[in-house]
Amino acid sequence: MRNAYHVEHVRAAEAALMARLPEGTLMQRAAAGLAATCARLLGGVYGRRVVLLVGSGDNGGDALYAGARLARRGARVDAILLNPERAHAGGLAALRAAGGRMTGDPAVIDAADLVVDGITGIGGQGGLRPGAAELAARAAGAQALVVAVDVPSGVDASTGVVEGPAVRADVTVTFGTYKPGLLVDPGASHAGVVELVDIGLGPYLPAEPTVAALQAGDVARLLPELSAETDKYRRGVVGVVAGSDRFPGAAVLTVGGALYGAAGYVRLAAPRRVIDLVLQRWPETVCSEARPGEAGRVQAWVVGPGMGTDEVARDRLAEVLASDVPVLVDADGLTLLGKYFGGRADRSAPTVLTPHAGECARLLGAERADVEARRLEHTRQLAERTGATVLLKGSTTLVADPAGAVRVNPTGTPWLGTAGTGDVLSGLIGSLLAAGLPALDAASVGAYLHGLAGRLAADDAPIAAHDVIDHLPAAWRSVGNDHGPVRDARPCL
Ligand SMILES: NC(=O)C1=CN([C@@H]2O[C@H](COP(=O)(O)OP(=O)(O)OC[C@H]3O[C@@H](n4cnc5c(N)ncnc54)[C@H](O)[C@@H]3O)[C@@H](O)[C@H]2O)[C@@H](O)CC1
Ligand SMILES: [K+]
Repeated sequence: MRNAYHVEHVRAAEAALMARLPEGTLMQRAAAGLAATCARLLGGVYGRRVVLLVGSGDNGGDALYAGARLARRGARVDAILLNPERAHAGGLAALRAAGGRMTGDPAVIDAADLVVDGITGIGGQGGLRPGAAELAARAAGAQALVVAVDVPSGVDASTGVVEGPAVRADVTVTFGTYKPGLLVDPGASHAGVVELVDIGLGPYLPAEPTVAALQAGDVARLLPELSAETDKYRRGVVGVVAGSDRFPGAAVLTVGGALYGAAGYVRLAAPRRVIDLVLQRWPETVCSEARPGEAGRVQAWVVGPGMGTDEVARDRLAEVLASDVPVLVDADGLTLLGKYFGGRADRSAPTVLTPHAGECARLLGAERADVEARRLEHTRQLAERTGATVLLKGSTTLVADPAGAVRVNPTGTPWLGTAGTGDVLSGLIGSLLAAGLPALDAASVGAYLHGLAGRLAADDAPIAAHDVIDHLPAAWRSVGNDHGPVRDARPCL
């Protein structure tokens, strides 16, 4: 698990650790890690040109001490101080002693091999002020690699919100722990590759992170355990209510995602024309024209993709919501939820909602652009308001549960932004719910596998939704299964 903490937790942990260490120890640890990354990126230090952008807080202090280390190894280091009277005194002295120079001339940026962004870190507030913004823009236009210290300046470390100009880094060297703003967009896309330098904060951070990102090993541990005795019934049945005469294809994609999830079989409740189309592609589907409540027992429902928003669809959603099993609501189901059910899911069993930014905005009565700018806040808000686990699709997919846990998905590719991929995701997550995964795990594991399948399918070229389905088995395989291989009870003779 990659854990990220809100700034208030980082500050509290730093204070507790600092109280036990000689003054300046943490900054030296940070600067050593930062300098080591810069040296590695430069492929050698002697004779390289390094420019430090130095704000007046400790973030600038880190940059100055790291610059001093590089200067001692023969780099030519120029520091541009945003506020010369308030720059970190110890860092300045160290840089001077190592032969570094202070300059007021931003033209040094144009000739630099590497720019170190030490303008603001976890103390930054809002978008960069004009002087800092000009330097960031100049760095972005230069050839130099840009390395952000702790957080790209202008990115809110706790939320990933970017209000106004901000640094775009190639690499961010962060200290002690990841910050949510490095994992959640739009901040994440300003951070580049994130490297964590351990400064010893671990024991002082709370057990529950503000935001967590699953890694392959976590997914492997969370996937359902199969044994030789496992049969289709024990693996669970996922019910799908999707498709309509107008949008039959949505059912094909949702069923496809569900078949490659973990459920033992997929039961589709849909109109005849939808069933015929689904059976052509997926003959293994168990289909019924009956209403969902009469279609047979399932362990989880997926409801919504392409089902329409008329009264027949509303009644189907009502039946599914009245069941006592986990339900995933997507697409048209979300529109119906807002229109007829007050946007709430008052159920005893878990509910998962999978909106994109526009659907999330509609359910919250907010603006779409605002949801995209403040993804973390709005995902949390929708989970609180609906009592459901909410997966907000888009760049850096987020999953929040009503109790406050949040996960951010580290896989995915912009190529997944194509029609029908959301239907595949719904089916996949529904299938994981049917196999018994708790809602937060089902949604975040589903997002991880879906994003990975998308990457494997795309390989830097456009894809269609069915390509994602085709690559789901490869995504599962690449994650592995922590419970060991599933062996046949009888030896092959
Ligand atoms: N506290 C600690 O134990 C450690 C802190 N470290 C560093 O210290 C940083 C935090 O230092 P600070 O608390 O001094 O805060 P920062 O240095 O992150 O930022 C505060 C400074 O930025 C200016 N500023 C704020 N918003 C701005 C904006 N929008 N545009 C331009 N300037 C703006 C403020 O006027 C202030 O001078 C961390 O991010 C990390 O880099 C590291 O040295 C590791 C140890
Ligand atoms: K910074």
